[in-house]
Amino acid sequence: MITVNGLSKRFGAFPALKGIDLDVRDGEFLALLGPSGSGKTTLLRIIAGLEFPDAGRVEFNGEDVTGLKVADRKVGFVFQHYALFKHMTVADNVAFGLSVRRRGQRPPKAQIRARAEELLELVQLGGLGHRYPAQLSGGQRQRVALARALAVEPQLLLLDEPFGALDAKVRKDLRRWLRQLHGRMGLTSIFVTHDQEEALELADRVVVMDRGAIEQVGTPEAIYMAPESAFVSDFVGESNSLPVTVTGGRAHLFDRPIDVALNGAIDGAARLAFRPHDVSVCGERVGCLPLLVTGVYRSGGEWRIEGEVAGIDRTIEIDVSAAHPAPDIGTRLGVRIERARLFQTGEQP
Ligand SMILES: Nc1ncnc2c1ncn2[C@@H]1O[C@H](COP(=O)(O)OP(=O)(O)OP(=O)(O)O)[C@@H](O)[C@H]1O
Repeated sequence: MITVNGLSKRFGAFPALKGIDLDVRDGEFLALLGPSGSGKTTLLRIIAGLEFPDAGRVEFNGEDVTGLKVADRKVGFVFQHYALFKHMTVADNVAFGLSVRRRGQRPPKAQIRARAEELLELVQLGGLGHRYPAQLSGGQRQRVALARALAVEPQLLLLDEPFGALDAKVRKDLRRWLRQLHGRMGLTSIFVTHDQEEALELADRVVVMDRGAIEQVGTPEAIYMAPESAFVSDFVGESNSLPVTVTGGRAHLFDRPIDVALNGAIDGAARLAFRPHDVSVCGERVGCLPLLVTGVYRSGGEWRIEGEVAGIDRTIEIDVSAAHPAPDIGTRLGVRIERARLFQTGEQP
């Protein structure tokens, strides 16, 4: 539905976007995920028509919209800070987009009122149309903002950290509800977040961005289970990282060979990345990584163990079942890395 090609944008000398290519499918819920300053909002604003690129193009259904202004793109927006009009009732806020349409395109007043009431029902705020924004909770206000965005029947819904200002519980409820609404209404939605949990839970596909470029696009499973770069591996989910050397087609952690798929890495320095739960405890046998326990924490049904890898000055975190007694601080454990990924760092050995 949306095609973005070779999009670049500078602010002064600063390259905020560097040649972005992206396809968004019809009906898709897409997350733009990345650290602060990675260019997520800039990309969203260019897709919306609130900002214009220096190079590249944006197409909606095959039509070039790169030069079109926001009003001509049929997009709905929801931003982090509820930009509701304080002096207007909730119903008037929802009706706003329709009531400011040019004469000729503007529905009759009664129809606008009915549509606002219908949308308030949809976001589960039926009967609250007469209130003012100040008389609502944060979560309710954000739902009003959504109803307002949907009032103009957008072909595309754009959300910029829509739940950023809400507390964790409300945030979770609201995003599940949004996911259902998205499906029910057959919307295509793009949302910006720096919260990986939110992106992984909500999106059909996640676009991971770093410094103005796309690092990886994929399903949440692919992003989490098969990160394609050290950046994605570090940014999404918890990850340990150990310096290794690849020689003769095998990875070595200080002289010991370790069994791990090479991922295309050639001889030289590399980083071994693995999740805390991708290890097993294996005693003192050969092939096990010696770990000195420096901290033990309960995390759900597991022990999160923090330890120093003997021989190198590195701390890692591993999860072991709380069915076993917790190891004491100062004891030594053997650890086998069951699943890991290797990323070439480009340095020579
Ligand atoms: N209007 C502007 N003028 C100058 N620099 C800007 C402007 N808008 C954005 N930038 C810069 O471009 C970079 C990308 O900003 P952008 O808002 O797209 O990042 P982001 O990934 O959405 O970050 P955040 O999560 O903090 O919102 C940042 O370094 C920002 O300072």
